[in-house]
Amino acid sequence: MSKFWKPGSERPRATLVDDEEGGVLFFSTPSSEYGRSTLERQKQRLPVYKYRDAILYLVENNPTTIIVGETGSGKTTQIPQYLKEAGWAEGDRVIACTQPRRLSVQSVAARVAEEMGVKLGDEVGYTIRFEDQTNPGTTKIKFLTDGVLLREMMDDPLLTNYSVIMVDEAHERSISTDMLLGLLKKIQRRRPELRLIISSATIEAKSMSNFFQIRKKNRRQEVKDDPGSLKPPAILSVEGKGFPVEIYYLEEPASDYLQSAVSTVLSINDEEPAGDILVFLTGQDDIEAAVQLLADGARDIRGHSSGLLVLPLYSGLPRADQDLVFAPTPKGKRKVIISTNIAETSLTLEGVVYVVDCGFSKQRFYNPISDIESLVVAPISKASARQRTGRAGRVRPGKCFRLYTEEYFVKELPSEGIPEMQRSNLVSCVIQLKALGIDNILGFDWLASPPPEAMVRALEVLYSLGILDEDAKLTSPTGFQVAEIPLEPMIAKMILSADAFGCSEEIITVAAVLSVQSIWVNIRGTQKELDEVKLWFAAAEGDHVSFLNVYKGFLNSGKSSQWCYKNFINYHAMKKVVDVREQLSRLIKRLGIVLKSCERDTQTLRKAVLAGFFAHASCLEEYSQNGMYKTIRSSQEVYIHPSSVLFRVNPKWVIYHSLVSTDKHYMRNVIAIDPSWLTEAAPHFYQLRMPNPALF
Ligand SMILES: Nc1ncnc2c1ncn2[C@@H]1O[C@H](COP(=O)(O)OP(=O)(O)OP(=O)(O)O)[C@@H](O)[C@H]1O
Repeated sequence: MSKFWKPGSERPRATLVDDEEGGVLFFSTPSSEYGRSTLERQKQRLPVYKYRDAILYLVENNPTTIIVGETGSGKTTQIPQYLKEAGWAEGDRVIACTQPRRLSVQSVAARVAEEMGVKLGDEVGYTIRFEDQTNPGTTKIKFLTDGVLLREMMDDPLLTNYSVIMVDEAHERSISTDMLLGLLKKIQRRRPELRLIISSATIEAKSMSNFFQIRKKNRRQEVKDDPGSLKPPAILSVEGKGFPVEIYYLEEPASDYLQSAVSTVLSINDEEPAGDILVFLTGQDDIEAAVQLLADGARDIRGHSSGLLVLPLYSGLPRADQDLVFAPTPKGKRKVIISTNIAETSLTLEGVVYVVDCGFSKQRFYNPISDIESLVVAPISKASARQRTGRAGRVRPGKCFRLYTEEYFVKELPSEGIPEMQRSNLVSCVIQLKALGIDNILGFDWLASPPPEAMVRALEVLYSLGILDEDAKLTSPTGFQVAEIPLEPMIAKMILSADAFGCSEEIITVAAVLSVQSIWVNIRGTQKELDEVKLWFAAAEGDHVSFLNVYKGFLNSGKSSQWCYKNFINYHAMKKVVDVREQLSRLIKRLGIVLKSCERDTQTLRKAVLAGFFAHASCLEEYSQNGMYKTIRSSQEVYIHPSSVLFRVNPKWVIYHSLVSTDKHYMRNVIAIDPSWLTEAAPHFYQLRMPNPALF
């Protein structure tokens, strides 16, 4: 085993939050007694239980309450129940609790339904994009992603359904959380009876509190405590923790975190008592590699398996495979869950005793100058490390093995991550705010302002798509219609344009496929077979047309899982495609678009794709030996991704859906086009950049 050591004092502790203006409530709790097993008893021994009355009192008397409490102290699962018991869901009122991630929405809702002894989807429900498990007549506690709550604002700008909105895991600072906080602050001014709870284990309560006290009058003037300004939030620090978690650090830095994670898992298996292991790595590639290495390494010299049940967990994994991590561990086995940071917050994986934290995650970084969004493996923050540790110690004591030194943790890791708002493409964010009537986006009440360059870039894209007019207002009807479609604005524009091209039947299939992560099953060691299978479906025009072939094959097979298995196609992803397509077809009918087929006229189809994605055009470099393209917009070097059916085909002109950066910038989901279509579709955009495409 790599050499670990356990510092004498280090254990994550909730900090006492002090705030002169907001009024501190500080309670200390004696250590709890554990051992009784009914759900009711489990609930009562959670640290938050002792604060039940205090929480209800604060919520009753303050528009906003900030609650900071250790991971596992019961914030997410208990507070909504307390509120319901206290009458906040009486009549037709609903209590909302937002999460940044879909997986936690689903799992926390299931847990709360179980604790309340009700069927999920009735009194307790959840909504994530394209999946609604609520009943408008009976749902009283609703878990939802912060993105879904933002969408709900489009139909009900004051969120009048909700009596209390709990924004959980606010420290994650997703774009949607940041937008939500600014908007909720605005709503509170119009709906003083609305109650907000902001909660997290690792939030900087002081700056959050300041945000809720300051009323932004205009861009230059901030007003504190002016008449009618907001009452300062109450801050509650929930003291006490679940079960102890011992933290171990490496004595020496690891040169390869993947190898180090694998050997740590094997050593835990050899040396530590029973208990499942949760390993944090950075992404699907790492995770699949670790799964393979563990499968190879977890055999003894006679080739017998060591009893490890190794399960991957990442957002692109089919739902059924994700569910496996929640299933009870079979007798005599030890589950090893290898996950991205989707398991970092709010999740309770019952059998987990050991956490292995590699200290990195994949983070998005957007460069508004080159317009390239890269997924970069970067060090996590201290807050993330604490969240990861907090996945142990929830139902029994645990251990956390950090694959870095204590000195590195203390000196190198930043206390908090950079808010997503400050490192992302803002196109979707701008359109959503515009749709909610926020015209002056730079002057919006941001928790942390987004970079002006990214904002300008987003405005430019939306203007070129005809979604914003010269006054940066949503155009009618296009802008408003695009805002209604819960997909990237470019996909939404593609769908709307398909109406004029008479190919909406095909385009919504393409849009549905693009909205799932991958329809292919990419298992290590089967790349050759997958490539061969792809050839059967491949269309010379590119990936989007190939998707239609796969979709047709799936329907012709009677939506057979066997057919998918044979063809390396992800059955669950295809079921999702069918479901999303159905929802899109209902949505566009509502927008007045009649479903029409172009009978696979691939030129028409590609022109409709281009109507949304004309800004993503690239041209193959004339003398390039290695398939190098340059983007038209910013002359960036890019290459066709190996997963594309056009990989190595290298047509002269292409349109791509998105760029991913690893060793190079790769274009994913690519179609071949004729350059004259660019000036035809977007003369305003291409006149200056490309005076005469016929010359190319
Ligand atoms: N699915 C589950 N199975 C078993 N116990 C659970 C489950 N979900 C929650 N619990 C128990 O309830 C406790 C509180 O969980 P909860 O998610 O409410 O805590 P939290 O304070 O919101 O933590 P975090 O900040 O990590 O999200 C857990 O520590 C665990 O003991």
